[in-house]
Amino acid sequence: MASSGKPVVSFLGPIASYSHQAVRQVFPESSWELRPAATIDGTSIRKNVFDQVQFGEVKAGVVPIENSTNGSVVFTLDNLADRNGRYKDITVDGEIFVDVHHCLVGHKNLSPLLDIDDHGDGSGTCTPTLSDPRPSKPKSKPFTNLRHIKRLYSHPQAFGQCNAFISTYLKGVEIFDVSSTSKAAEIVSQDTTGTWAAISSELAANLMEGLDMLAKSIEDRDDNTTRFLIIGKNTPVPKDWGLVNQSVGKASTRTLISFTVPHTSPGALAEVLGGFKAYDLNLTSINSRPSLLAPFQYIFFIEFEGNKYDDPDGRVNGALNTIERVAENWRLLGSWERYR
Ligand SMILES: O=C(O)C(=O)C[C@]1(C(=O)O)C=C[C@@H](O)C=C1
Repeated sequence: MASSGKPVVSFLGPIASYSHQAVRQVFPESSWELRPAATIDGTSIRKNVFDQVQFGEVKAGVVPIENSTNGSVVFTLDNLADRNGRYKDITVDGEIFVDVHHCLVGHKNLSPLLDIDDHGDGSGTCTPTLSDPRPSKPKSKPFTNLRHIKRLYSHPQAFGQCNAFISTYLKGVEIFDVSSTSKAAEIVSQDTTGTWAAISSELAANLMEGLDMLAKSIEDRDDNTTRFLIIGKNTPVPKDWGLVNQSVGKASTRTLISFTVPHTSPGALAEVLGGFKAYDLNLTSINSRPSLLAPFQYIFFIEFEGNKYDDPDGRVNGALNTIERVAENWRLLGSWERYR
């Protein structure tokens, strides 16, 4: 509880990160305090959203889980995997979707020697790399010449969502991973060389003093979307008011579990999956992270349609009983309503 008396929800800061935008979509500031945290990973004790929720400093937290272009957010999966039992009380209580449109921000090139029409490499073609042998063409062009840019700051997820733009217009620029896109904008706003740029939201770009907009909509795909999880301790969360007010999407439900299977028992993983088929439950995602107990052993995550606590025909509990029988360890991370 904050001094304001309102419950606190924390998110990856500084303000104007996409996580902040996710929080604002669902948690009204009239009844919640929205508090930025430094990281979502385990490197910064008590400044991380998971720690703050587990140790009761905040009532809820919002963390990115996956992006439609670049896939899973491994920091969040690693915290949900909870290898050391640090986050034993944390549950997933809801989800939020945010349309992600990135900007390139920095300082305009003031050198008169450079041709204003020459955007970056001048050819408008992207360089094939090992990780992206057939890069797609970028959707947008920079507003100005980018030849002066020497450093590019952002969150690693954002780099992975802007491959075509980076490989076309920012070839050879040194990449710096930082804790969030808004942190990147903050760092670049303090640059005195004029040669640094950041990938961030438009909100962050407008909020930080002295930044020029160098390009907009630089993400590879128009439908670039990040899904966030609301974490708590079975915390009742506000509904996704934006969507509910527009009467979009009837509520459906999701459940997320994590589990390990005995490594030496052939067919154990198939048997867990078979439980979902037997009870006619639709799986919506499967992920894994190394268990770190032995090389190439994994903690699995399965998300599926259905709610453990609202299960009139017993299908969800039937499948969970199969897991109870077959898995070595398992954990119900949460069941929640979704509006989409
Ligand atoms: O850096 C931010 O602004 C965040 O909120 C983190 C994050 C992520 O980890 O996926 C969220 C949305 C975007 O996909 C890029 C970065």
